[in-house]
Amino acid sequence: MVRTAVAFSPGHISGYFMKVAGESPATTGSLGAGIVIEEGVVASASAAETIEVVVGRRDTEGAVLSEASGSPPVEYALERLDVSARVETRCSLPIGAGFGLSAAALLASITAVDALFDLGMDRRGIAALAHEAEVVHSTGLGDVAACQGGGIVCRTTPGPGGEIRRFYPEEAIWAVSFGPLPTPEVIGSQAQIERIAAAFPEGCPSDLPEFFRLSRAFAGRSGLVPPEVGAVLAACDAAGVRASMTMLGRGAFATGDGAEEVFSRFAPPIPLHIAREGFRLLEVRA
Ligand SMILES: Nc1ncnc2c1ncn2[C@@H]1O[C@H](COP(=O)(O)OP(=O)(O)O)[C@@H](O)[C@H]1O
Ligand SMILES: CC(C)(COP(=O)(O)O)[C@@H](O)C(=O)O
Repeated sequence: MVRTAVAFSPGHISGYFMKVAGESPATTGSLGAGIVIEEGVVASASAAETIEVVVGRRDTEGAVLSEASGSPPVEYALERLDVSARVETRCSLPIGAGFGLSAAALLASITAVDALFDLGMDRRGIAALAHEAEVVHSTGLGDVAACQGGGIVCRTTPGPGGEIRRFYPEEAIWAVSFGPLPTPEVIGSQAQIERIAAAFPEGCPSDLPEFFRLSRAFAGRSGLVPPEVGAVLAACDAAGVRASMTMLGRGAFATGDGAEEVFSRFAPPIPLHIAREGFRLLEVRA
């Protein structure tokens, strides 16, 4: 049997964010608030002749939905570590749809490779490299910082070493997705970044209703809501359901009575759970 290290990282839905451009990837990132979700990425790493990344999506019963080869940010991280490994990532949520799966794939992959080759990295080092890969590939700004722990997260300074407040509600979260919204196109556009900054709310939410209120106000002002998501949010508003847009994906998330029913009028509702913990090693099989 091939020695294999397996690691997990939760995903992250941003409710609102604002880009902070620094001089290097380490000082570049975002401020904002979001939900760390238990539905993330499992990465399995084993030694190989060359770097190879296989990206799999399975449904909650384990049936294969898609399998593709290659992940530029994960390959970047493996090259930076100068390791030759085959990494298989597995998730159930749609990729590129605002569930922070690029960050989750990076954190899980680097954690697995660190254990596989006994690189002796600490959590800070793993997060720093994952964040660097996100910024270099424009796949995320604040998701790595968030996925170091669980809960509802408010990030008040940028980067994985930034200040983060967390609280841990028990409520169920629902999501609907209509597909991806390319993160690089949004965070690479100066006009979009300025409009997003103008929509950014001050302060941190102290409870779940306030998090939804701030996220919904941000979504409305951000200019980012596509028509199909706008229709879902309007139906939620009419039904008194707390909801907002998954940043950055063509989808919405919601909580409370009526959330599942309103979402089901548009697309199959996806049940999500607020994570209690951040990324971690699961096992090393000899
Ligand atoms: N599960 C995964 N495994 C490996 N790479 C991934 C995974 N999810 C996303 N990525 C990488 O990140 C890119 C998408 O980034 P982004 O649009 O930020 O996605 P997300 O919104 O899911 O974080 C993909 O093209 C792929 O290179
Ligand atoms: C919103 C986003 C810039 C991208 O998130 P995703 O599309 O999930 O990678 C996130 O990283 C953030 O800084 O809050």
